[in-house]
Amino acid sequence: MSDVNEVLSIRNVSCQRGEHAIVKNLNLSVHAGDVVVLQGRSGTGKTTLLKCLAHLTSYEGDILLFGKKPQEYSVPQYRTRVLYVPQRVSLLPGTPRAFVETVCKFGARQKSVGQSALDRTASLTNAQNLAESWGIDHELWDRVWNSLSGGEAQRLALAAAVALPGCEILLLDEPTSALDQESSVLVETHLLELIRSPESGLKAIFWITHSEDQARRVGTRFLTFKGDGLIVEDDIHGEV
Ligand SMILES: Nc1ncnc2c1ncn2[C@@H]1O[C@H](COP(=O)(O)OP(=O)(O)OP(=O)(O)O)[C@@H](O)[C@H]1O
Repeated sequence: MSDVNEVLSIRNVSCQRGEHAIVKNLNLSVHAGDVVVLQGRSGTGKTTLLKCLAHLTSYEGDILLFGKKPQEYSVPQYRTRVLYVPQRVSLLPGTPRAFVETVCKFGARQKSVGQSALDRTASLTNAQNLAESWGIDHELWDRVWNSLSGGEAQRLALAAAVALPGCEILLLDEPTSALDQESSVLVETHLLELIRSPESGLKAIFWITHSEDQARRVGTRFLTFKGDGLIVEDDIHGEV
């Protein structure tokens, strides 16, 4: 029987690198409001799973957004709806402003997320205002990514992702690892407000963190990566 509240369905997903299983037979049903925290030792496959979810790397099995495969949306449009925010954004080409404009143009080809030039300007203004509330000056939007500090780049990338129209699932790879505690909490608070708001289009977040405290503050569900492709969902945080 189909689950009408299901946003993302992960069915028998496996991912292999050479002889090495990174993700083995993962099944997960994600619902609106879920903040799925991913934890586990370095190299156990957390980033790889996010890349599978964003259709950025090859995998076996099915990942369905509202019951449909990425190809049914077209992959570039799917990636604007299931948006991966990388850990090292400083490796991106160009400027944060150009990044927002490019992603908006992908969304423009999607009928349900029509994007006029006016909408694109509004998206950028929203992103700039949000980033400003996190302590980022407007002039940083025109600097190339690799000239920004790690914390500046993280806040710009997050503000851009959140302000983009059509983003339904955010895939966050250690999104506050370069931020001080005060900035981290500001970012967390905003993202949690957004996911709880009925007006927001954001339905679910996957959030990699190495901080136990952050996991407890933001998570509603908890996946622990054990190694060798084994991923376990804890019933309550810390209790498998
Ligand atoms: N393109 C690739 N080719 C070969 N091996 C890869 C590739 N990408 C990742 N791996 C390997 O897959 C394993 C999982 O990497 P991944 O980056 O997903 O781990 P992680 O849990 O996110 O680690 P960290 O916490 O250090 O960020 C690692 O052993 C990594 O070296």
